[in-house]
Amino acid sequence: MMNFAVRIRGLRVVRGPVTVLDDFDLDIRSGSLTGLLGPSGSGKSTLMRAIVGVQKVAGGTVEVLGRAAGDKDLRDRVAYVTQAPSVYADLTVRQNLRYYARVLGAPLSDVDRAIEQVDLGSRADHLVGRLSGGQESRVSLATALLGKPELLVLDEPTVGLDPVLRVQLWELFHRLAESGVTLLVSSHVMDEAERCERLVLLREGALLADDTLPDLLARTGAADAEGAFLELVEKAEQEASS
Ligand SMILES: Nc1ncnc2c1ncn2[C@@H]1O[C@H](COP(=O)(O)OP(=O)(O)OP(=O)(O)O)[C@@H](O)[C@H]1O
Repeated sequence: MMNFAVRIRGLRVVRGPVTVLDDFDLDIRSGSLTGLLGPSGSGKSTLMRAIVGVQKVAGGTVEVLGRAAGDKDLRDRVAYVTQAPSVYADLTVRQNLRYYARVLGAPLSDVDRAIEQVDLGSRADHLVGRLSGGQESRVSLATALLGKPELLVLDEPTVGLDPVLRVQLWELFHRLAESGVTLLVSSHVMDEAERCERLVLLREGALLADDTLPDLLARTGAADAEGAFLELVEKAEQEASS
């Protein structure tokens, strides 16, 4: 039997005057690395917020690790990293992580492991306020690696990183998935899609595709993820106007 870390049925989210998601369904297999892709404003962050249980929803169900999204039992089983770094500028990298480890009840021995995983060993005792933007966002990511989260929800974790670091982080995501962690990683950079096992493509809150890259390419006849996305957008527009 296939296990799903996330099961969404009929989700509806309204933010201000905008219906961001409507009658939205999605399943995410346990231990998979899923890329959530789509243009700016397509609803990626809103979907992630609904999964981690911080988004007010107007309808439908979001089940995470067998519980309702946001259930208190999920507090240390689900980790969420937003686009805005959520660490203290006036503490060092290590002090931030020790603080979060205490809050999460994670062992302090996790701190150095998480710092190494995001390649910040040489900056461990530097104040976060003096780091570059990419380094600061990696401190935020390291907080999500404390403890043993079963689901990692990462909103654009590779923005502002150089190509070498991006590759290293994707390797880390793959290792985590191989160890059984489920990862949902958003990006609006299509070439990052090629690194995911499964691609969820969003456009204006609608699910354009939920497929592996080879299946997506076969289905659209496109040469890469970007071409496939454009192909699907065109098809959706033709269907809408016919
Ligand atoms: N706080 C808010 N109040 C009202 N509308 C909002 C709010 N946040 C987002 N929206 C709207 O919801 C829609 C989806 O936004 P969302 O942030 O989920 O998109 P996204 O795909 O994550 O975009 P990006 O890649 O730019 O982060 C957009 O139309 C946006 O204008």
